[in-house]
Amino acid sequence: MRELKNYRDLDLMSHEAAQCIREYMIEVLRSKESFSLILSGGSMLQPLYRTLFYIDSLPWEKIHFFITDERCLPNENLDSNFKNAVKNLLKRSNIPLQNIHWINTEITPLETAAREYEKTLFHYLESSGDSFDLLLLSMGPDGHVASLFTGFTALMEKRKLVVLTEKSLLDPRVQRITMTLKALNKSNKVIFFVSDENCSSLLDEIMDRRVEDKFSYPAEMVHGTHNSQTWYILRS
Ligand SMILES: O=C1O[C@H](COP(=O)(O)O)[C@@H](O)[C@H](O)[C@H]1O
Repeated sequence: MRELKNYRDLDLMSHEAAQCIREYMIEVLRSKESFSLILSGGSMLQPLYRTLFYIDSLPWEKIHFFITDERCLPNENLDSNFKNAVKNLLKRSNIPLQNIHWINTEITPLETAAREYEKTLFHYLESSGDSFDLLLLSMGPDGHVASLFTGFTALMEKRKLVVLTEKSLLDPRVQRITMTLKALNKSNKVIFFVSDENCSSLLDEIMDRRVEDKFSYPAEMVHGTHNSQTWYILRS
């Protein structure tokens, strides 16, 4: 199932998505002690992170944050997905440091960095009924999500939760460490936050696809545990 929400204004789209996330968190936290939120990188989600940052009524100390993927650059690099998430959201003072789970790309070899993050995910999943609560995704102009690109072996991975990829064909053209489809699809709710600016025909193609059709893009392969996606789309 795919739910579509179209907007002409990024502020409004960020505000409404943030409110929807807040309500969902409060509902989930009625029946459990912690909430897991997986953050993607890229430019599109940053306004949503900035909007969430200002919601004081969120139960910040109960939220566990994870990163979908990381570019293998020094941790302080401006293109680091984690660094941007810190700048716009995770710098809030009432988030306990032990609730922030990130990918340390300064660990060598990089395969070990990927394995360390996979262990972190395993550990959390063991105590959370084998699922994450919410996954926030953006989509690249080629239909990639996290660092899962069409044609790359990472997209085909069936067993591991985290893998090291070959160098990306999009900037920054470095290796990435990414959650796999297996890991992303353990999410109970999947929200896409995208703009049609660089990918309007791709978006139309995806939106026109019927459920029984064959999927072509990584973005279409993330359906979560309930086989549904909610798309917030900024229309130009
Ligand atoms: O490279 C990446 O790209 C996607 C999409 O980013 P956007 O800039 O087009 O919004 C992002 O979600 C992913 O985490 C990142 O590593």
